[in-house]
Parts: sequence; structure tokens; C-alpha cells
Amino acid sequence: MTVSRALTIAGSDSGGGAGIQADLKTFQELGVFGMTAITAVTAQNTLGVQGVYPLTLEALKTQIDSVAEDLSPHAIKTGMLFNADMIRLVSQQIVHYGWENIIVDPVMVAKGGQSLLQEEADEALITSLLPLAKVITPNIPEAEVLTGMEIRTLDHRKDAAKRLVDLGAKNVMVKGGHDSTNDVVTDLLYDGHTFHLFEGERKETKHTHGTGCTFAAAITAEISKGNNVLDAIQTAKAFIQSAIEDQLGFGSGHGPTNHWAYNKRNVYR
Ligand SMILES: Nc1ncnc2c1ncn2[C@@H]1O[C@H](COP(=O)(O)OP(=O)(O)OP(=O)(O)O)[C@@H](O)[C@H]1O
Ligand SMILES: Cc1ncc(CO)c(N)n1
Repeated sequence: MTVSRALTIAGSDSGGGAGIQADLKTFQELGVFGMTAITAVTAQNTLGVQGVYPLTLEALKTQIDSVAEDLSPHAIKTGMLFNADMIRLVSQQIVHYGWENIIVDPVMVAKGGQSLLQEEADEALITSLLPLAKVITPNIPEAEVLTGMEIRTLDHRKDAAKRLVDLGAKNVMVKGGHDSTNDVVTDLLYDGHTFHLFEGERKETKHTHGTGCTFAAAITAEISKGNNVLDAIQTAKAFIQSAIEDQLGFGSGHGPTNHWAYNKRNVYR
């Protein structure tokens, strides 16, 4: 049996709900062997980000090389990339190793509003990394920054998704978590030809720390197994819905989601 392997290139979240920690937990729950290249260590909890400590470019490059040269990941996810130099380095490494299953979560700010990406890095994200993405998963504010468009409606989201495909992404998933206008959360996928909607019941909760990381990690895990993008997103949507619904209630701010909820009924009886 071949065990699928996925690499996450992202920041560490000491609080355990987002970043590298969310990615590894999600990979594990979906039966995928997880590997990491850490861009920055953050001190975070449910109340906010208390510190951001980037690693050197050399440290990031060596981690990616170590994984690439011996462990051959089947899919690669990027999360918090911190600055333009890291984005360019990661893009060069992806091209160098000929990796194709690239899932880009264009992390810019944490739920509490603190910046996780330096402002001048937006351009590098658009020009270097976006064209390499098999799937890019912006939330609404990130899609606004990447396209320069104001997004108020689903039609605006469709226009933004088209713009991002024009910029080179193969599939664009504009998530709906930030649109709280109705009881259904709708995520919109554009594959360059067709729009697909993925709907879930909106849970009234402040415990949504790391939802974006977890969702993108689940897509990555499913793609690493050889699934197509639509099937991968279907599973990822079910995974994040369970993780949000089955509240842990930790901390006094934006608490983490429950990464083992999806498997709970089968495994943890
Ligand atoms: N309150 C909610 N109820 C149900 N589903 C939600 C809710 N909030 C977010 N989601 C789902 O979670 C996934 C992530 O979406 P979201 O827009 O929250 O990402 P994000 O803002 O990038 O997350 P973060 O930056 O905190 O990691 C999407 O599938 C979205 O539909
Ligand atoms: C390290 C890290 N990556 C991503 C996010 C976005 O949820 C976060 N809060 N922290």
C-alpha cells in the first residue's frame, strides 16, 4: 500500500488551531502522512497573535530540499509565507522540483486582524505563486486584495474568481465564511469553465480559528491521494463542517475547530 504524503509550507501556530498544526492534524485524520517546512514561528492563542518570529530564507530552503530530495510529497500546501522573499523562494522550489499538486491558501491576516503577510508581498503572491496553483483558496478579503475588486455579492465573487484564473490559477475557491448575510455558507469554485457551489449550514460561533487552514489542508490531503479537485473539495467541506459544528470551546477568544470531529463517529466511540 502506498501511503499518500503531503507537505505543508506554513507558519507554526502555538495555539494549535491554525497553521502547521492544523495542517498536520488534518492530514493525519484523512490518512495522509504530513511533512512540514516552517516559514515563521508565531506565538498565538485564541485572543490573538502575540509574536511573529520568521525563520531565515536558508532555513526555509533547507527544509524544503530535505523533504523534496528524500520523501517526494504527492501534494504541497502553502499557508503563511510571511514576506515576498519567502514567496519567491517557495515558487522557485516548486518549479525546481516540478511539483504540480500545489494548493495555495493565500494567508494574509489572522482572525483577530493581525497581519501574517507583509504588505509588499501581495505582488509576489500574484506574479510568482498564483500561476503555479492547482487550487487557490482565498477568503473574501483576500480575494479583494488579490484582484483589487470590491466583493459584496456572489456575482462579484464570480468576477473575482475569473480574474484569478486569468492571472494563472487553475482552480479558484472563493470561500464564503466572511459573508454572514444568510444561514447557508456558500463556497464558490471556478475551474476556468464552470462555477460550482458548495453549501453548508452556517454555525453561529466565534470558534472559527484556523477554518481556512483546515479546509485547504483537507483539500491537499485528498488531492495527494489522487482525487480530483471537485471530489477533494466535497470531502474538505464535510471535514470543515464537522470540525466547526463539534465545538471544543477552548479559550476566551476565537477558539480552534475540532479536527477529529469528522472521524469521531467512526473511530472515537
Ligand atoms: N460559521 C461557519 N459555519 C459553517 N461553515 C463555516 C463558518 N465559517 C467558515 N466556514 C467554512 O469554513 C471554510 C473556511 O472559510 P473562511 O472563509 O472562514 O476561511 P478563512 O477566513 O480563510 O479562515 P482563517 O483565516 O480563520 O483560517 C469554508 O468552507 C467556509 O464555508
Ligand atoms: C500560523 C498561522 N497561519 C495561518 C493563520 C490563519 O488562520 C494563522 N492564524 N496562523
